[in-house]
Amino acid sequence: MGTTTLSEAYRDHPLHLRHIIPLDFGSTPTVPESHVWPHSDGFSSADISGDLPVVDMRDPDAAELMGRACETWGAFQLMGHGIPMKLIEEVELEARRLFGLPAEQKLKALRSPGGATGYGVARITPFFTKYMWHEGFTIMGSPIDHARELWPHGYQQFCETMESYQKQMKLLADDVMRIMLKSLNISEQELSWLANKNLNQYHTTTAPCTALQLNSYPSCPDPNRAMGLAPHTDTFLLTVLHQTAHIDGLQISKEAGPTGSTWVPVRPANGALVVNVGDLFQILSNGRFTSVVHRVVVNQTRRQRFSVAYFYGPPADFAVSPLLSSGQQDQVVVPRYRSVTVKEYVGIKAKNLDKALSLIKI
Ligand SMILES: C=C1C[C@]23C[C@H]1CC[C@H]2[C@@]12CCC[C@@](C)(C(=O)O1)[C@H]2[C@@H]3C(=O)O
Ligand SMILES: O=C(O)CCC(=O)C(=O)O
Ligand SMILES: [Fe+2]
Repeated sequence: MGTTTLSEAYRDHPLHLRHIIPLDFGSTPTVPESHVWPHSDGFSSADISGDLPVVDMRDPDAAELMGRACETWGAFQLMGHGIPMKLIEEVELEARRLFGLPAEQKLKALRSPGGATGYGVARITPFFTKYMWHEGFTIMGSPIDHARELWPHGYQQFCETMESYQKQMKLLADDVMRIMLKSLNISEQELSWLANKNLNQYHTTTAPCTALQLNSYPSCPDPNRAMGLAPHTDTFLLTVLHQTAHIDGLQISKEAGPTGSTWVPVRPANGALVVNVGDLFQILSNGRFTSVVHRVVVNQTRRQRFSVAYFYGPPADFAVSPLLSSGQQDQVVVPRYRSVTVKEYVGIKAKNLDKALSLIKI
């Protein structure tokens, strides 16, 4: 059994600096050609065709509701999650403080070409010809090294806040995961790293892959021509997302019959966190849950938007394969995906982006 960490999984897929360094948005009065997206992308006008389901974790029917939402939307708004509002606000405040630093200060914490953590543009950037109106900061575990580069003296508050948020997110993601498995009638025993909840947290071999991503979408002089975050699916099992109150931007793609798909806005709902199904859950559920395609359009308010995404997946060496529900045990169920380790899938995704899932289809 290996001892791969998520950072190591990304180390094998280095990026060019031009695909890491963000624009200095603060000193850019117009949208440069490099950041102008073709208008056919139609990002400023979203169709509204129903709202993303809201699920309260305390609801006795939570499993059924989550299951249905994950099948039809690949996402839902989560209420009753128990994360203190104060902690969420503190995280957003720290993100605001970070992205508010002068560009040259932020560059001190730049992600290295083979690195996974620190300041930089989204990892999906090389797959698009235009750049996004976005800057990010990726954290895996303790952010202390990069935080020190940003604030040689005042890094402590940032670190404490991010560590405490990650701890709470891990417990939450763990619980949501169990409820989602329950809705599929899959026994938790199938997933070894979930089984021994308290034993494994200090062993990297069995520790889940997690990451915290702070996103900033700076105020844009011409919101109709820029793209916040290009369409993508999240790689891991599930993502728990907080977005700045009152500022729209996130949209999810929804099948709309034979006419194709439509973009549905996911408005920030008071106290709710958005849960997205990721690629690995699509595999695990043998395609019953859909890894949701989503994007962020630049809002028209010209106010800077922030979001905080927590990515949760199995340990890097864990082999993910379609699981049978207890009711299917004596049926013939054809697996639609071959088995892949998390590390292997991260590599396939890094090279192929949206083609990754179809490449492991049987
Ligand atoms: C743990 C993760 C999850 C990552 C990669 C790595 C660190 C940063 C995450 C994001 C955040 C922004 C969108 C995304 C698509 C991206 O470009 O970087 C995400 C990606 C993924 O879900 O694949
Ligand atoms: O900013 C958002 O609302 C979405 C961010 C996102 O999709 C991501 O970090 O993967
Ligand atoms: Fe995402």
